[in-house]
Amino acid sequence: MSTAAGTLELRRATDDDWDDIIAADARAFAFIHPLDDEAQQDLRRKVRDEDVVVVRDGADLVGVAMFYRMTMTVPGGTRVDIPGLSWVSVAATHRRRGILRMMLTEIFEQWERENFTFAALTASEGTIYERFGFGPACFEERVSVELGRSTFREPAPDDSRVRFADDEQIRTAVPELHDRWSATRSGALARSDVWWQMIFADREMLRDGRSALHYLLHADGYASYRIAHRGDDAVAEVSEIFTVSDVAHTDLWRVLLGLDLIPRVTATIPTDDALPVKLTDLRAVKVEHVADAMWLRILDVPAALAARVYDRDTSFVLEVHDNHRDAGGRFAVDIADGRATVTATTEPPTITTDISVLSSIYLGGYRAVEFARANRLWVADQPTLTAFDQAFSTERRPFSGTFF
Ligand SMILES: CC(=O)SCCNC(=O)CCNC(=O)[C@H](O)C(C)(C)COP(=O)(O)OP(=O)(O)OC[C@H]1O[C@@H](n2cnc3c(N)ncnc32)[C@H](O)[C@@H]1OP(=O)(O)O
Repeated sequence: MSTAAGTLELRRATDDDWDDIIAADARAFAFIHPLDDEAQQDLRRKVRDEDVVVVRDGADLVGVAMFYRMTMTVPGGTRVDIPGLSWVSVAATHRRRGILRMMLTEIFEQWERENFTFAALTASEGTIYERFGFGPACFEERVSVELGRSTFREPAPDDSRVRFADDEQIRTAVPELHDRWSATRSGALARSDVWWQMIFADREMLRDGRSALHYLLHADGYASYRIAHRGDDAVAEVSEIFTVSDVAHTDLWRVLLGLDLIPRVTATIPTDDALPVKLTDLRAVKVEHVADAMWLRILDVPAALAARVYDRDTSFVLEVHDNHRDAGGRFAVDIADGRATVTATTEPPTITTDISVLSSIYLGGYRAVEFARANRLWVADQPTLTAFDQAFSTERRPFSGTFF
């Protein structure tokens, strides 16, 4: 194939490409060491070669992009199959000549052939993916909790209701608890057996000098954490905490914040996590940063709008602009009993926006009013905006829970 970038070959990966893929991604993502053999095998088990696109310039591998096949929960609890774009890189020698765009065009065509309603990714930078119709949709907070200041408002129960788990208990209980959690939260990504095998393998490479994972089990949730030594201090780094009840959330955090000889606990939590309001000193929970954890791209507007439930009934004519693909159009949307009926229309729009903005609002991570204030969502009048905003709002903020 000849392009502005020269004579390039774009094709699906085969066995022979993988050594070069690993080397190219290690350079592009500034790793100190490329993935070791075990980590490479884990990656290859999670992705099919037919879902990996490579670009070669002669013998040199200069581009790679791939996607995982995942399942995401939308508001109301329906789970949808979703491709999760990952490991995208272009060699530093070949950047800004259209190779990313070439690879994404190929991958979008595949997604459209396979009738996916959405696609998702986690972004390395905030300015790359909006042009392809993705919008930031799930956020997370990186927090650090100082232990001396963190007293719970509620008295401790006689029994902590939490136990450390052995390998067998972990392998049986944790996937089931995660699955229960992921059914309850919009944006949540469910995990296949292959993902669990990789997590439970707890590879030395991913420990990065820290301890193995410790697991805490509760009837309605679990937490895993590592111990790291930072200067003179030991820190407990919570790898994940997923709960399906407020009691389990309090019980698990009470144990984590009661780890002796450890002055600080760090964790990544949803932006509406109740931990600070459960403590007597809200400043004990320091937010170190807020990150756009998952970006969403609606590929089929009518299917996406019909998949979720809404908090308020309303009707509007929605015009969606899609400058990258052909998913836009004008749609009459009628929400009754929390469900949307969507039909193509030529009526004048009452709401106009971009596909990336609709994708950002869809899971409830952003409110429509925020985009209206930024002139990125146009509405015919205030009552239309209020009703649209309330319809799309969700009680809990979305949380994907899995980095990919
Ligand atoms: C889902 C994930 O995997 S996220 C990880 C992305 N990968 C990385 O961050 C690794 C390091 N970076 C890279 O490998 C490359 O710089 C990439 C993949 C980000 C970009 O690849 P390139 O081949 O240079 O991009 P390409 O030339 O096709 O550019 C496509 C468009 O994106 C824009 N773009 C590309 N990179 C960036 C960037 N870092 N910031 C802002 N815009 C960018 C280009 O300007 C171009 O815009 P236009 O077509 O609207 O004019």
